Amino acid sequence: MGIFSEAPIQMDSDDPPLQTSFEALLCNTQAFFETCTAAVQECELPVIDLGILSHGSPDEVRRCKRDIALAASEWGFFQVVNHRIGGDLLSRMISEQVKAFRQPFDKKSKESLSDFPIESYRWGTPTATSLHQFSWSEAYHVPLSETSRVRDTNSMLRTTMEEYSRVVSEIAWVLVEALVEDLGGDVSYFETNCTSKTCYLRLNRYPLCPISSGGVFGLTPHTDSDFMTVVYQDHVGGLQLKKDGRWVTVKPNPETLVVNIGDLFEAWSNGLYKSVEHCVVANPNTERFSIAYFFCPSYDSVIESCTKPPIYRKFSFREFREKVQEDVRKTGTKVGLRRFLA
Ligand SMILES: O=C(O)CCC(=O)C(=O)O
Ligand SMILES: [Fe+2]
Repeated sequence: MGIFSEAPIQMDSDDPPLQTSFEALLCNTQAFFETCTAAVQECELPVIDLGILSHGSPDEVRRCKRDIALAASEWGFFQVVNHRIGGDLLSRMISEQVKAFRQPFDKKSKESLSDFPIESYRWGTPTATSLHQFSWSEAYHVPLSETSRVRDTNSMLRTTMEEYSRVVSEIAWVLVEALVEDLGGDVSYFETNCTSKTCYLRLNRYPLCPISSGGVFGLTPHTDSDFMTVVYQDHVGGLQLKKDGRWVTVKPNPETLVVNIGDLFEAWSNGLYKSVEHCVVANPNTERFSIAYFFCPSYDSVIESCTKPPIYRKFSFREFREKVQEDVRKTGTKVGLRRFLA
């Protein structure tokens, strides 16, 4: 039997040529299907009720903040409920996102989406040298400093992205403050270095993947190069994270947002909050959408551990990104924080 589904699946002309790239990498890749199909358990992430932070008693608020810090150190991942992003805003954002992807591939890859930088549109993994490094997905990775430059012709996309980012950033701030406070740190460092213009919004689309054996990544295992990521995922599922050395799958719940700690918070907290490896597994039956908000500092910001002795030496965000990009270019793989051990 071939590796592609026997019933020919009509790949959309809007889809990037993922299958062609996949086939080109197939001959370089040994033992791909043997290593990627292990059964994975489903997990329920810790749940944080954000409503408590605004309406709870002082005791409840204290306990909720402690729970956030515990989840960040034990899991590196948690989900939030009562997050105040209205269903209406979410459905408008998703509908604009779907429209942005429902365009001919040629247009998406050759013309910028309104006025976003042309390199905002990404698909597959251009640096992959084997299938283990290949992501079956497409994305718009937009610096939020750029949203206000979007042309009027697509103003619904611009205004919706701005509105969505504003609300998600408020959520991110509440969580960052709780995490900083629990460590006895100084939130003014974040206020100085992280602004609405230093963050990113990534619209992800995972087209259905007709590889009959499964085991293909929608997004390969990685940690995020930011302080914190807030993800909205639809009902399809496929997000997995590493817990105690094993991959577990996150049960999708469109009512919640999934939050994860990034590399910079791990360094800043001196290893207390964990930047955990995660990935998305491609789906053979249906496409999947998600939206990731990356809470980042400006490039010149210096990240330094808030306690001593530090596990990681201090570094600028620019230096961190350049090292990550250099490693990915040379080897196809991010090394990340291990490059910055003290
Ligand atoms: O699509 C998802 O659920 C996760 C996305 C993600 O990990 C990322 O964009 O860094
Ligand atoms: Fe991620």
